[in-house]
Amino acid sequence: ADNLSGRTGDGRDGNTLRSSEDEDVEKKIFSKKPRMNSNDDADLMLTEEDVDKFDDYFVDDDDDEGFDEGVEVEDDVLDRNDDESSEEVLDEDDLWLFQYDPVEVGHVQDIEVEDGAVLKMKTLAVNPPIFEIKNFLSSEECEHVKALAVKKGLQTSLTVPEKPTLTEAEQEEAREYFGELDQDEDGFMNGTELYEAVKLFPSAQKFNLTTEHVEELIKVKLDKDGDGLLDIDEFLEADTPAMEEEIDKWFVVIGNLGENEIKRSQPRVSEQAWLDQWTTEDEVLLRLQDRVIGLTLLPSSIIQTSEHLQVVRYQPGGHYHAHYDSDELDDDLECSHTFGIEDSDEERRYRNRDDFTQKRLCRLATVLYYLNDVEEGGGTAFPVADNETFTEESLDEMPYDIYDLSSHCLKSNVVVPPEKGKAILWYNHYLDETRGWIGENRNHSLHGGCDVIKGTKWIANNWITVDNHVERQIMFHDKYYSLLDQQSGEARYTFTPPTEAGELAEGDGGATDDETETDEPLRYGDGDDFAKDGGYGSETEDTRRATEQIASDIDEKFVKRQSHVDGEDELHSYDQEKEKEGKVQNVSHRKAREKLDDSNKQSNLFSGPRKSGMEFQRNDEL
Ligand SMILES: O=C(O)CCC(=O)C(=O)O
Ligand SMILES: [Fe+2]
Repeated sequence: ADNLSGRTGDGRDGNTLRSSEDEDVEKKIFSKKPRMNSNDDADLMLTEEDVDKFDDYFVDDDDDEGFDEGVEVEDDVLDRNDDESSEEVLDEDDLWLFQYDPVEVGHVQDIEVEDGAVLKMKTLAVNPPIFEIKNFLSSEECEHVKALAVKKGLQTSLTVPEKPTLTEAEQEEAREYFGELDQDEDGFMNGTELYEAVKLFPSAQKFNLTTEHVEELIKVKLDKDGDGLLDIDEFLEADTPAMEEEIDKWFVVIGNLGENEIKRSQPRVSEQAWLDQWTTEDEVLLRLQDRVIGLTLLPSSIIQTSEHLQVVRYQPGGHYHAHYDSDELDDDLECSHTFGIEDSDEERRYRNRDDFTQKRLCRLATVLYYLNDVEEGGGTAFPVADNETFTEESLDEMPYDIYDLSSHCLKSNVVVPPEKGKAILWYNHYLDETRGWIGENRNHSLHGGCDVIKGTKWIANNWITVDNHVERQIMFHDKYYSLLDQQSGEARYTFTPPTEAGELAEGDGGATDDETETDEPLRYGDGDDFAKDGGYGSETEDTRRATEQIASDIDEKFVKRQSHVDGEDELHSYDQEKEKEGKVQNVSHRKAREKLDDSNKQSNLFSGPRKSGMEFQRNDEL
């Protein structure tokens, strides 16, 4: 249960790997928790920029009293939600939540993602409900999002130390030392140059430390700006006794490991960029947001105030060990996205926004997009999806480390192969049965990215944030919209679906038929074409078929779901109390339902047959 109770959400769980070999060594690696907001999700909700923007807004610096009025939440809203035990279901005119009924694995339902654009959504798992939507993005949109990320600059996942505690004199000394080590005097230190300094460490003398180890050290521990080199500021931060001690220990751990083990030992090996979805005027990003509203049937205010889009790139060996995207419900911790929302201006001023022990990730759902086809590997694994007997306790008795997706990817019950333009949606929480608001965590939503074996893998994460305190979520929306009104509100894109194919192109400045593929505007079919083509991804019928063929080949290879043979599988032999039945609650909200056609209504409202027992076998044979 250690691992689950230690859940700290996306990337912040240091305890993701417990392989039987080298257990001690690995423990040492993972016992190191990042000591500040050093993880890749440091800016998960509010980037520095956002915080500045919001601080300008939250903190009424200029004593302009009217400025904060948008923050006020009507009394009756607060009253209604004061009583936690209230049986009252949320008023549908305020906010509602919705989760699709997965019905059963393989079930397909139509979803209208934009007016006239209907896509197929297939159930991949019931617990948690995982849905696959092919061609959710067009090929051009995928390229566009990748390009935006490259332009923004992708950063590696970092573990950096506390702020330096050097005195002036010590800093001076450190600068001189930096000058000495920087042999080519280019102002940066590479692995070879830093090696001269760290070769004196006790650990370095004990192990046969190479410059590659030092390069790795720079990359994973010291290089904050992600350029692969150490500049003077980064050096100053590292040049503290505490950091030296940490580096020394780190060398002891990696001294005996090969390159692959080093990579495996990292919970996450990837690069990330965050794309602002709040104030962006990028048409693709905004349209994607609208499409997510159409997909999830959640209120637009929730989608629009959710986290920025996180674009992730994995190279061979890149992965993300199994983790939860959302943290355990805990009334003593605030949600990071609504952190400090109720504070007075004065309190807010002094709140430590970087202290993650005060916050938790509150992510109702994840929408993940695959932005390219991966040559080999790189599936998204759900090790315990639909595993009937899985409980927190059974984790301790697992015959292998289910978190370690570098070693055990294919033992996962569900592995979704990457496929350009495909989206998957899953729920990290149940909905609360009485109120229909965000409820308990779904322990089966454990997941991660398997090792990329060949090629590069690009994905993007759309995390949908919901505070379990409704009134805080409402306040957050109010602030967000007031902020937009104050700043770029009028510039915000409003979605108007084109009535005819090609209208968008013309309106956009006259694309002609003979333009090259790269210059073509985003394709947008009208309703009929769209359905025929199967979504946004279809340049031609042929490529679509080819892509589908490849996808189904990969499907066959990776996604194997077989009946469990009694007694053969240790994983299922524990006598566990039954994991909560799928407590997906469909708040039958008028607005949500209006979006669905009649046949969909049927399947979405729990009328479909619910399988009482999905049976599974570990995919050992793969
Ligand atoms: O790479 C994947 O397939 C999964 C990524 C993921 O789980 C995450 O970024 O939180
Ligand atoms: Fe994740």
